[in-house]
Amino acid sequence: MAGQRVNVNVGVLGHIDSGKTALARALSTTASTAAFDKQPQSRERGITLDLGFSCFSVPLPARLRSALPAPHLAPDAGPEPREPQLQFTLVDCPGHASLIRTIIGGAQIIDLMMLVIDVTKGMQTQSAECLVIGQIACQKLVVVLNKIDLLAEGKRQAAIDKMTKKMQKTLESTKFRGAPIIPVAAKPGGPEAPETEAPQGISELIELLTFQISIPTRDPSGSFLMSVDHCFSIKGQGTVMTGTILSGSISLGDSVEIPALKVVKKVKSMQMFHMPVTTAMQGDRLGICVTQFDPKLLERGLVCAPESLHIIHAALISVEKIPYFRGPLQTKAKFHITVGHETVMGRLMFFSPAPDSFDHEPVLDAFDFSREYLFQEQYLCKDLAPAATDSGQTNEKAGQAPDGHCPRQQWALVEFEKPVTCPQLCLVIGSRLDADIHANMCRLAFHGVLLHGLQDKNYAESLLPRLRVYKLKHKHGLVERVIDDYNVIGRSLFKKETNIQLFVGLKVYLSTGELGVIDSAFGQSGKFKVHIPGGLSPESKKILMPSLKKRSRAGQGEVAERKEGVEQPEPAHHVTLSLSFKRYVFDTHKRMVQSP
Ligand SMILES: Nc1nc2c(ncn2[C@@H]2O[C@H](COP(=O)(O)OP(=O)(O)OP(=O)(O)O)[C@@H](O)[C@H]2O)c(=O)[nH]1
Ligand SMILES: [Mg+2]
Repeated sequence: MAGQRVNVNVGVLGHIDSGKTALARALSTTASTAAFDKQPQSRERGITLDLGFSCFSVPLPARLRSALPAPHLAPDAGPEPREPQLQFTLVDCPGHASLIRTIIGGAQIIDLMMLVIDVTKGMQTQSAECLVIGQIACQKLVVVLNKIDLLAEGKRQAAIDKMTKKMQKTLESTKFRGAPIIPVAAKPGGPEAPETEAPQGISELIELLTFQISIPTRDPSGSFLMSVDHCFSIKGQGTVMTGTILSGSISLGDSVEIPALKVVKKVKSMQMFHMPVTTAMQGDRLGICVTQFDPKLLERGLVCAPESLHIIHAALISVEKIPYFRGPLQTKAKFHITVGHETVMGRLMFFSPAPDSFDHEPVLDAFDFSREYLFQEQYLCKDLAPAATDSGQTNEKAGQAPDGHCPRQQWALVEFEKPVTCPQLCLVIGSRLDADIHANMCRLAFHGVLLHGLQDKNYAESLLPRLRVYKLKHKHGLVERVIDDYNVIGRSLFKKETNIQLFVGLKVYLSTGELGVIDSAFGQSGKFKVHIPGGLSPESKKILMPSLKKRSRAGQGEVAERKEGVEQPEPAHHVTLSLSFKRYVFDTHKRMVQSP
């Protein structure tokens, strides 16, 4: 196995200025082309503006060697054959709140997340957001308490212990409960300190990372897809695109497509950290060289196997609310939607399973068009923000699940303001990036999986009618009088101007139990005739007849009755009519459908 190595990607995430870049620098031996704030703007502002990549290697631990199937090992074309290596590619993410799109992109290509915390500050707003992103996109976490040199020497250990306990408590309610927490000083003395000042705790951190990492399942099958983060030209060679392979594999001579530009190019040469390679696969960090391609056309984006990605205008996604997000997720609301590696505005429509399938097992790899779904004004959840529950009666409208029972899966239709290019089943994150970044609140609202992309621009006509999302409508009226044993006149169910003709043939239930069918309009004031195929029961007639007599005896009609409330018939004497039907949201004919 001499001369082979395996790559893992480790993200460096955290609040601005926590020392992520300093940590990546301290950890790295080999800097890749885009590490350490190389951009001139980045240097000027002293903040990281883009993902930075760098790497370091350690001998591959024995426990990983045995677990490693042969295809995971990329040949090492270095001059001297060495022990098999474990290569850590560090993905240094920006910390500034405005760059969260980039952070989300970075989080999706990593196998482990290092959350860098400034030990003198503790959890800050973006540390919390990174923790949320980590829970959605990453499997493993290591918390790094940085800048321990700033703690007074005599109290250093006590302060580290205190912050460690605090962080343990924070992690308690996350999927990273019990994750390791380690103190370091990536750049002791801060920016002015001489380069000779040695970082502290770095070898312990490398040891911890090596112990913590497990080799993620890499799958060379599937379509080739790579997230490109930098593109530049090399004189006499061509254009190099560097990035991380998200799925599939690639070999020299293969064709790749840049879907955003609809260009196909042949792979002329490939490199992994300055070493030429002939093949690479999922998880690898790679530079691909192609010819006759202007690097200015692509700064960041996806490269894929020809014709494997599609442009979509809308999508059906599975949705899960992020509990830290305050406020409801409302139908018709707009969110920033990160789909795969792109972020665009999108408008949402939420829907749940039909009530009888609330307990169905969630399905996260397909959307079932054969099922019926219930429209929701907003995402249903148990933990409702108080503002939304002022009125108990409008619970369902306000997003509270009926009797607190939540479906196990909910969905949304997202309509993008601009088409996006993405693979099937990619991660979707919805956020409110326009929220005040100083407001100390979580801007990430929900996450999910893209289950079905709508490629047709005219999806509203071509595809949506297949989406059987319905609203359940209920209307209530009263029996006004009996015509005969099989027919009654109803009122107060429709407005005067309603076209009752549309409702003819629909079933209504009398509160006395009989089934009726709307037969025709009656007069001009929204009254209607109801036919009762089974006839009125004797009890119903008893209820209906005296109350009607009483009414006609009043002589002066309803006006008189209303004035003298006491004389109104007992509510028990009212026989109500109830009409329920489904209306499918995307049915162009607006049909009203009743269950048989
Ligand atoms: N005293 C001290 N200062 C540090 C340490 N690590 C980083 N710094 C300083 O903290 C500041 C921020 O460091 P960076 O590494 O740029 O922080 P960052 O998290 O990458 O910042 P962004 O990428 O802009 O979010 C710089 O002035 C560093 O010199 C440390 O261990 N001790
Ligand atoms: Mg930085």
